[in-house]
Amino acid sequence: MTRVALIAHDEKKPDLIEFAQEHETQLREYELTATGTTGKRLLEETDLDVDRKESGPLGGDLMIGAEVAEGKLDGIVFLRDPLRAQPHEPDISALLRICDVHDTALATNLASAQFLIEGLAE
Ligand SMILES: O=C(CO)COP(=O)(O)O
Repeated sequence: MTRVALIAHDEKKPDLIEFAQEHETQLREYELTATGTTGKRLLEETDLDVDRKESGPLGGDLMIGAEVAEGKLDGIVFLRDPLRAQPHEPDISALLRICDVHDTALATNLASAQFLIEGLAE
């Protein structure tokens, strides 16, 4: 089954939730994982089933990166906050890097997230 990770920084969580609600039918076809707080909000605010990792600052990005390294993920939507520094910036960079190492589809804004979700369906 196609596996997708959904992640958003705090300022971008409303965008991700809205995106997930709009694409709920499509996303239900995928096995979903998410960082802790993003996952909690997805469970509360959509009807999607989501496997939750640790919160990003506590290692969640690295847990998702490990799944990329193991070839367990087909795509990642990661809505980063481009206007604020994050305390766990090294973890974020590690996740982006490992996606490039393994050529795993990664969308970091809504426009590309749309392509990713539609592309994985094909
Ligand atoms: O910080 C994050 C990604 O770097 C997201 O973590 P949360 O979903 O736990 O807020």
